[in-house]
Amino acid sequence: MTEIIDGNAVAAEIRAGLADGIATLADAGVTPCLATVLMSDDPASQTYVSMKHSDCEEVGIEARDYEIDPEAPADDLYATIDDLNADPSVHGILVQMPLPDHVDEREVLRRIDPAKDVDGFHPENVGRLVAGHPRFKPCTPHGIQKLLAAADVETEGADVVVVGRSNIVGKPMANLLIQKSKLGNATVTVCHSRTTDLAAKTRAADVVVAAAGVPEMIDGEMLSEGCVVVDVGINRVEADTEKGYELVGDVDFESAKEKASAITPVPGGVGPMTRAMLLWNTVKAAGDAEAVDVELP
Ligand SMILES: Nc1nc2c(c(=O)[nH]1)N[C@@H](CN(C=O)c1ccc(C(=O)N[C@@H](CCC(=O)O)C(=O)O)cc1)CN2
Repeated sequence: MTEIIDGNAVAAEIRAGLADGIATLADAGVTPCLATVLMSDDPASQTYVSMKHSDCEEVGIEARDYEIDPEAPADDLYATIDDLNADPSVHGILVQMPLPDHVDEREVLRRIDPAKDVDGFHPENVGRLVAGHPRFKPCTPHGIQKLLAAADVETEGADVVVVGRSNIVGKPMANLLIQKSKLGNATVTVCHSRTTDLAAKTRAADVVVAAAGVPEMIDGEMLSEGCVVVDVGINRVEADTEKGYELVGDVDFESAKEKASAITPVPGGVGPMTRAMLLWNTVKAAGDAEAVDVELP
């Protein structure tokens, strides 16, 4: 029987587990505060930001919403980041990706105060992660580690294939999985668009993390019997539904389910965990900034 790993349930546990830390902060007179900055009219990005605000409200994190016209000069975004960096009541800053083409993403990430960089994308935080002493783990790969742990998937000694080399998922995922830690100690292969014979690599894996951004590119034929499949893709494909689209992952769920011992669905798998770990990082950022020792789940 294939286990369907329920990301909504694990994310709800993480949110509940943050209550103690948030109460400790409240005792010290601190309300954790996350500022989100959206410079896009992409409906998916708008949905994600609005879900992040609802999550914050649920757990008692203050969320501030900054929206910048996608046609505005990049300087408008930089000025907003500078203001948020300087505001001591803001503990976490999240600039929703992707950004418009005329904005230099690297400059944006460099500009965010690394102590408020709850995405973990600032070069200083990337360096700390690679060196094995992360401050903020990027939300999606951190969420995947928590999902695997919740499903009792042992990464120690496992052969993991990560398909995709993005800065948001693929690279930090590989780095976290090779670390000497309870949720690491794996042997990792990172595959990408220039990988030869991808199917041979995925078939040799105990765990496949699909994060290529290509709808249903991994199917059952590419997997070995009993492997674990983590589907990071959240692709909107046109469909005859009320919304005009449906969400599909990077994995062909039906055929993959026939082979896998455990698999994450889309929606309801990795996505909710990305949001839960953003809350986690925000509570950590508030604790660090206010010198309050918070317990994290
Ligand atoms: N600054 C950042 N930008 C982006 C990140 C990120 O971690 N930081 N990751 C992705 C998108 N992302 C977060 O922003 C994200 C994607 C999906 C979900 C989610 O909850 N998905 C739901 C379905 C939602 C829907 O109905 O469309 C699910 O999978 O169940 C949360 C966050 C790119 N940008």
